[in-house]
Amino acid sequence: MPPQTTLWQSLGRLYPHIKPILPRLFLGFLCAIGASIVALAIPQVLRILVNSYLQPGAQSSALWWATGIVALLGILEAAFMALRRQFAIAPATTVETGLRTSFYRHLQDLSVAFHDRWGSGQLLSRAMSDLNLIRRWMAFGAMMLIVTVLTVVIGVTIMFFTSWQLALVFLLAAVPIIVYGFRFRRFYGKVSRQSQDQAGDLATTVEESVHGIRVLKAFGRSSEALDAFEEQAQGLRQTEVFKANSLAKFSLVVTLLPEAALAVSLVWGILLVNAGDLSIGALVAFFATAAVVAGPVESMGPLLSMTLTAKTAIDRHFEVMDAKRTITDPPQPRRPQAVRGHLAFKDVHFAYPDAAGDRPDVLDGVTLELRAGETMALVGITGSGKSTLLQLVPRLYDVTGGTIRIDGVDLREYALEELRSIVAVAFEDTTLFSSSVRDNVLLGADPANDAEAELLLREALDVAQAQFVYSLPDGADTLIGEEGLSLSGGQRQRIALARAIAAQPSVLIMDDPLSALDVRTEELVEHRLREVLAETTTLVVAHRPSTVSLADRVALLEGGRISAVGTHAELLAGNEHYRHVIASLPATPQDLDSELEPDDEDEVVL
Ligand SMILES: Nc1ncnc2c1ncn2[C@@H]1O[C@H](COP(=O)(O)OP(=O)(O)OP(=O)(O)O)[C@@H](O)[C@H]1O
Repeated sequence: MPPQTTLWQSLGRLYPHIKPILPRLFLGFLCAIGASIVALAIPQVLRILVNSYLQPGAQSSALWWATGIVALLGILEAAFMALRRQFAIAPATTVETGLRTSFYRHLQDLSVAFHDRWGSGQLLSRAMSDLNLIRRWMAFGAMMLIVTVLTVVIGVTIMFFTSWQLALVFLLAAVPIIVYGFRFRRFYGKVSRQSQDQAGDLATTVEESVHGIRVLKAFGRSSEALDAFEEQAQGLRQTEVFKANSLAKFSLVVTLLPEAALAVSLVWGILLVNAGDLSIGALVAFFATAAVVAGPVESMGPLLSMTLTAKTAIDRHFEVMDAKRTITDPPQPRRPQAVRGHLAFKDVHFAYPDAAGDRPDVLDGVTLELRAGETMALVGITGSGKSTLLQLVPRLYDVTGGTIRIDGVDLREYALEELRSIVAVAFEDTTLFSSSVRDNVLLGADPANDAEAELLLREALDVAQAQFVYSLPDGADTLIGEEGLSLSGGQRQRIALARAIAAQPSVLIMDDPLSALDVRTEELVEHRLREVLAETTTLVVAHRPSTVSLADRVALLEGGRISAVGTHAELLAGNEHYRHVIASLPATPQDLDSELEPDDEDEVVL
């Protein structure tokens, strides 16, 4: 349940961001108020015109003067309005871009545990549509709401001075509007929150189904997905219709009551003129002013709703911005001179933040030591916590107990950037970015110049047996689609592996990164890896015997602990559970490539 805030508290949170552009917004506001004052001045010119020109013996030149002044005032009003846009729009977009950038930066800084909890669509809608709403409110809504209120106040004051009796009728009509306005504000805020949250959920659904389009199609579940989407979309539609109806009702009251007041004051005004208590010019000016005030009064409903929607957008934005970074740099990071890569887990405990309190820790006292340069395979039944253990090394999650050290230094004592340059990771589930192969491979590398970058790229692709890259239309510069969808599973894995190698880590963590390769390619990769990364400590989750046999030693994860460590042969001979795990591993690889990738790698389809 998000924290409840008042309108002023929410708007106040935006103040530090608006502060730098306040002078320009103020100039915009002055222009807007100038336009309103000019609009309100036109009826006064009309009053003078009616009272002086429409009198017997009046000079015709007065007509031309008055017409000229009205035309000039009209031009001035238009100029003020154009200037208002000029002053407000550019700075508001600057604030929007600033907010969006800091939002994105914060998302990068937040831990994986945060991202586990939040739907991507909710974050997407906050980053895009909510900030868009805030910008429109800053550049237009906020300013126009103040100008509207001021225009109404000034207009009604002028109407008071023109005829206090007629103005009183208007004020009486305002009382129910104000009462209704307060009720509307509370109610509309809730509906607006509901619709923005529903829009976020809908975005998550679209994102997930686009992402999982192959699964949906393969299982013939597209129409079910469509039905579920339609239901969600209908839910949003109903909320939007409900929202629009309540705004329409509010606008009806806000428009109707002043119109009724106008009708009453028209009759009364004529009676006053007949009685000689009011001049005809004053009556004309009164109604012309009322016509000018009518516009702002009518726009109050939409402006108020815009403000309430912006409040919701601000709340939603700061809900994410207020999420604390749980994995942070230490106050005084350790800067090791040379990293050897000795990796030690000592009594490591870990439980996911959303795990039930009575559930035992996923990792319940893991103790394991990897000598510098050693390759260790991690084996365990499915769900035993192998991936979880791996994710603790680059601090994607922090241990909940115990320590992990590299070269005797607790991971939490390294600066995060330093740690992640020491440790590189290749996951089974490979994410590639919409960019060139080169950029994807060199993502974690830090080459001194172009020549070194080229060398790193070549070597990494070579070790990962990803020479197919050179047969792509633009070689390493070929743009690969979102998540590399246009490549086969095995090709994506090899690029992801090349990325981990190009980072030249001291500690390489691999979560079954070769699962989609055939045995021959896996052997080639392992062989080359041993050559190139002889100095690198490697911890690899193994899901098949071929990977296990290539490791120096194997660690068995059982019941949240390392129950045995030894060579493959030792464990096979002396450990019952190990034999059981190995027997349950597939003897033959998944070999995605043999199905998806042509033998002749020149035939890659992009
Ligand atoms: N993000 C998460 N939030 C909560 N629980 C999780 C999360 N990821 C994994 N788990 C749970 O932690 C346990 C260990 O999962 P993990 O993925 O580490 O196992 P694994 O040994 O790598 O499995 P596999 O061999 O199938 O890949 C499982 O019970 C799983 O349900």
